[in-house]
This record gives sequence, C-alpha cells and structure tokens, in this order.
Amino acid sequence: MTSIDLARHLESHGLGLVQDENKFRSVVAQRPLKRGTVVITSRPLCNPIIFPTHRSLHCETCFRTRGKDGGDTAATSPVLSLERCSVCKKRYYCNRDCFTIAWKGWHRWICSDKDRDDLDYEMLKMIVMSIERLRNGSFTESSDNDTGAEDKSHHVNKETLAMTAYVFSTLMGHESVADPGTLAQYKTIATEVRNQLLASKFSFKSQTSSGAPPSVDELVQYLCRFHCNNFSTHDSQLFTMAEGTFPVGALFNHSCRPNAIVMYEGQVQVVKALEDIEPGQEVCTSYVDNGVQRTERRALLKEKYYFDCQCPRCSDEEDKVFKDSMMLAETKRTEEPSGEETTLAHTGFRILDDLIEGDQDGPPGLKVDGEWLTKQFGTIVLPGARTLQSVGPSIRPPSNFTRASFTSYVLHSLVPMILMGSPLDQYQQQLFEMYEALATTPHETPKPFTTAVMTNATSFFNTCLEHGGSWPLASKIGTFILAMYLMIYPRHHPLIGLHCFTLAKSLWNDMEGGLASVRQSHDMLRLSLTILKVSHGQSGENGALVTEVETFMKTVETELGF
Ligand SMILES: C[S@@+](CC[C@H](N)C(=O)[O-])C[C@H]1O[C@@H](n2cnc3c(N)ncnc32)[C@H](O)[C@@H]1O
Repeated sequence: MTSIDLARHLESHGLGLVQDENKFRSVVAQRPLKRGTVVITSRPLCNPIIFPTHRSLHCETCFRTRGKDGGDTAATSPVLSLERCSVCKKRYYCNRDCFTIAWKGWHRWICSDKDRDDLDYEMLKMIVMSIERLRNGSFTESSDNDTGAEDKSHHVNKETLAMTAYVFSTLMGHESVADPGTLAQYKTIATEVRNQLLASKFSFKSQTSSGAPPSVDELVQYLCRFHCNNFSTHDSQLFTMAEGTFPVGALFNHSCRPNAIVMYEGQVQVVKALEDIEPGQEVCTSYVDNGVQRTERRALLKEKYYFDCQCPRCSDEEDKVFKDSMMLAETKRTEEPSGEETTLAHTGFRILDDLIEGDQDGPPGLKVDGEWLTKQFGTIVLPGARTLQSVGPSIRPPSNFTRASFTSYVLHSLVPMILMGSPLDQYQQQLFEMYEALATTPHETPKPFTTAVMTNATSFFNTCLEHGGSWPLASKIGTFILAMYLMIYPRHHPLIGLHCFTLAKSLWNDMEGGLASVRQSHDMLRLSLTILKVSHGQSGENGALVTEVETFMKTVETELGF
C-alpha cells in the first residue's frame, strides 16, 4: 500500500490530498460535492471502544442499541436485547454471531483485562493486534468482513484494511511537541501493553515483527497518533457512545465553520457534505463543538491537536475573505453614520465570537432562578406559520434586543432561507447582516445572546420537558435555543434538526396553544426535515430518524386537515 493507492482511493470519491504548509495535508474536492452527499466513508482500524457507561446499551460488535427495533432479528424478537459475556461480565452482544465475531476478532484478547478500565491501554492493544494481523496476513477482508452493520450503499469504492492501516501510519502524532508528562504516561501504558502481549498467546508472526510486539517507542508513537486523530462516535441523536480510530476520516482538517460533518452508521464513519462544495475547496469537519467560545475552542485545539486555528471563523485575516459579502453592510453603515466609534473593525464570523462571549446571565446580584428565567422567556412570541415561509424584503432589527426580540429577529431572518434552500452566499450575507445588527443595536444587559445564556436556557428547557405540563414555556425556551443555534451553527448542522424535532413535540403537546401551536409544530418539523435530510440522509440508522420525523409530521398534518 502506497500514497498512490491512497490518492486513487480518494480520487474515486472526487477528492484529492494536497500538501499544506501549516496543516501537513488537506483534503480538497476535485468535483462538485452536493450538500447531503456522502463525501467518503471510513472504517475503524480496530473495534471502537464503547464507554463503560454505555456498554450495557449497545452490542459491542454491531453497535445496535438495546430496546430498539431488532432489525434482522425482528422476526423472533422485535426489540433488541443484549447478553453479557459470561467471563468478563463487561461486554454485551445482541446474538451469537456478533459474539463470535468479537471473540475471534478482539474480545478473547481483552476479556482477561476485565479489572482494567483504561481506554488508552485497551485501544493500544487493539491497534497493535490489528496492525500485526494485517502484516501477517491473518486479517483477511473476508474473515473481518465485518460487523454486519455497514450500509453497503456507502461502499462502492471500498476501503481495504490495508488502506486503513496505511493511512494510520501516515497520520501525525506530534510526539516532538507533546508534553513530557503525557509522554511519560504513554510510555508506562506502552510498556504494560507490550509485556501483556508478550505474556499472551497472541502470536507476532509477521516478518516486520520478528516474533515480538513493536518496541515501546513505536507503541508510544501509536498512542500519540491515536490521540491526535481519534473520534468519539455517536448515535443518530448525537449521543456519544464510543471512542475509535478512523484513519481515512482523520485526514480531514478542522474548521470552526465546517462544510462537512462526521456521522456514523453502525461502526462505519460517514463524512457528509453540509453545503455544496466546489472543486478546489477544502473539505473540513469540526473537531470541537462550534458553540464553544473562541478562546476555549482555540485552547482545546491547541492542547489536543497542537495547532492555532486560522479557520474563517477564527482567523484575524478573515476580513479579506469575507470582504465582498460584507459590501452591502459596509454601504449601509456609511449611509447611516451612527455617530459613535463602532466595533466594526472585524466582520462576519469574528463578530459572532464577540457576540457570544460573556459569562453573565441575569443582572449583577440577582439570583437566576426558575422564576426569573420564566419571566425572561415568557415574553417570547412564537413565530406564526406564514411569517416563516418567505423572506421579508428587509428584516428590520428591533430598537432593543431582549431574549424575545432576539428570538423573533433571528428566526425571521434565517428560517425562510433554510426552508427555501437559498444559495450559501445569500444565506451568509443575511447571517452577517444579522450579526452586524446584533452587534450595533442596543441590547439588554447582560447580553441575551451569549453561550452562557444558552447553557442556562438548555438546562431550563430540559427541566420543563422532564416535568411535562410546562409545554407552553418549554416551547418558548426551545424557540430561543433554536435562534441561538441558528446564529452559531452551520445551517444544516444535525443539532439544529434534532432540536427542531424536540421543539415540534413540545409545541404539539401544548394544548393551550390550540391550532396555532399545531401549525408551529408543523413548521418546526419542516425545518427539521430540511436539515436532517442533509445531515442524516434517508437510509440506514440515521435515515430511520428522518422516517420518524416524517411519521410524526403525518400525524400533525392529519390534525391540520392536510
Ligand atoms: C486529524 S489530523 C488531520 C489530517 C492532517 N492534516 C494530516 O495530514 O494527517 C489533525 C492534525 O492536522 C492538523 N490540522 C488539522 N486542522 C488544522 C487546521 N485548521 N489548521 C492547522 N492544522 C490543522 C493538526 O496538525 C492536527 O493535529
């Protein structure tokens, strides 16, 4: 396996790998990639490790969830049940086939480590075994093919195991700049893994290995590489469940405003385009939550991935890139001088990061309790169906931004454009004008649109949902959260689609709201579907969620007499 094979593999997906001075390599589109399409799939180098808290919930082999539709086994058991390995009592399987795959593949080598819950230790052991098996030829495509959870339609240009292992060997581990304390820890783990493998019956018979596991230094390298390139896998609801190494997916660089997203179908990673991507454009995913404030994002990226983010949202150079799309706003400003020094030195996404800074929620000295929050959200007026259908000629910002006026302004500015499928540049133009208005219009103190406010709102929203009966309030808070998400995340981010689905259920349950609330629920379902069809698609486990939204929508439509 060589770099030429990798280039061919990427090319068959319309992608190219180019050298980059700062990022080492970048994945660039070679042909147009439509939003919602699968850019590429990536297989794990070894079985992803399910978090201890989630082990009893998922089959370790196929990752299907306990209690959900049993799929193939539905004839005998409509709801999936899991059985525990009787030896280690730690791992769960949905049937004998899955257990046999696991036992032959990896489980028998980690079953004896039952008293040890150390992700690095286990991951390193699994990586070493996968690489050795590939080298010695005992890991064949047919014997490892595979967990049965793959969506075959994603595998037109299938990634071979040799490709997976080759790409892993090319990834960066940043050992030379890693913290000495961390390296010392890795060395201890590497030594333990090596000794354990030496004492086990696992045979190292490849030419490269010459009868023994890799050296401690090589194992430390594997761990460094794992840490700079690993992923937390998640289910269709975005709940994280496992940690894994997906080398091909790890080739994509980071952006805080990504044009692609990582999803999972069973154990296969699926990289999907969130927007239309033009030839020559870099395809980027996000390594961190885009809702996190700038300083924190940059610190996280520096600490774990060793780089200073210069993406369009973080870069100080960003003015140049987005200058054109800001021309309109610039013209408006010169026509209507505000008479004061503005903070408009930076534009676009940089304004966003200034807007969401701030740790305060509530006036100084005042206790932020349920009563206070209820008052804050109580004034929100839920948008009427008609107002979300079409983009107004010009959406005027209010004279003062409160939580209520912010919610209404953002929803009316952006939702119609998403529903109508507006081109990205027009959407971005609208977004930047909105940021400008939020930055220059007076607002309540503290700002109603910081991530701190969003965090409080989210926990209040969840409390209202858990306790039922508070549907009108939950719907209002949920609408505010939607406005915050729209302000922060890319428009087809699955988080927005999933939130709209929850909000639609809340609105549907709101008896006080009557028919108006049912209409609003329908609007939220339309928005949810528009987004989830891009991020989740319409097949596999993720597609099942889209079907669930569609089914709910039919019920709502029946109520509305459609
Ligand atoms: C998951 S890898 C991405 C693929 C990597 N560029 C390569 O060629 O192997 C993560 C590493 O890529 C680099 N990287 C990713 N995104 C970057 C960005 N936006 N700016 C600078 N470096 C980046 C960093 O060195 C990071 O540790």
